Amino acid sequence: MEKSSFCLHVFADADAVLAALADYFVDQASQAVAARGRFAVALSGGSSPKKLYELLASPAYRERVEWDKVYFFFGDERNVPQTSPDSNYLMAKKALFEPLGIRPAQVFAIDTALAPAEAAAQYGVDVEEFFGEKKARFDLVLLGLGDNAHTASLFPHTPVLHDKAVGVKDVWLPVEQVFRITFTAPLINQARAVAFLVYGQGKAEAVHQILDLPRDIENYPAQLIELDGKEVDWFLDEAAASQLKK
Ligand SMILES: O=C1O[C@H](COP(=O)(O)O)[C@@H](O)[C@H](O)[C@H]1O
Repeated sequence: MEKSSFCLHVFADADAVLAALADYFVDQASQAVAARGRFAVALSGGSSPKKLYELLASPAYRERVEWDKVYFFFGDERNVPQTSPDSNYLMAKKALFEPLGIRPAQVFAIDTALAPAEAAAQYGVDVEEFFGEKKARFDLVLLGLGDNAHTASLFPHTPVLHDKAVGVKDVWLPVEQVFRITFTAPLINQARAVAFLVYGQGKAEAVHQILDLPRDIENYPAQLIELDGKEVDWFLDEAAASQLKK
């Protein structure tokens, strides 16, 4: 299969990027529900997506998605209790699930009460069981980009970058001295759609490294993300896009 490249969606500021990505989310959800009766999305964490989730839960968007047909997973998680302010699950719960009254059965959180390797293995089973006989293809994987060019929890110089298995892995980050849990790149790459949300000047160098420089996944792990026969969508503000080659 032919590997695709990327499609840039660049907007003046963060608010415009968020509105465009929220509209994209609505479109992806309605296409998936029309085709398969449900929408399976993997969320990202960190600071950037919180505003997106709040926007999706706002009056302008809440009627535009059949929320009872949406199933939420997490592309990565910090190895912290689900009550920790660092938990990606807690952030999404507060910004999205609670305001929209999402049923617990629609939310698949990573069980961080388990040891990291066990939590990753269990989440891999949760993903497999959700898709059953079918290939584990998320309708949409939302991703962010760290200023060190990581995405999900695919960090520079970590063994998971070379993992060829479709699944979920624990990752030890030696600099931070913490574990995380992450989708592998092959699991992300078999999604039907992948969208990066990146805004702010602080991300400009990483965006340039990923999209302009030759492949070097050890240093720029987000370069691992590519879809078969389809473009990866990048939603950027002008600041984040400012170092891209013209
Ligand atoms: O650690 C994480 O960071 C990245 C980027 O997050 P941001 O705060 O810089 O927007 C995110 O994609 C990932 O899910 C998260 O765990």
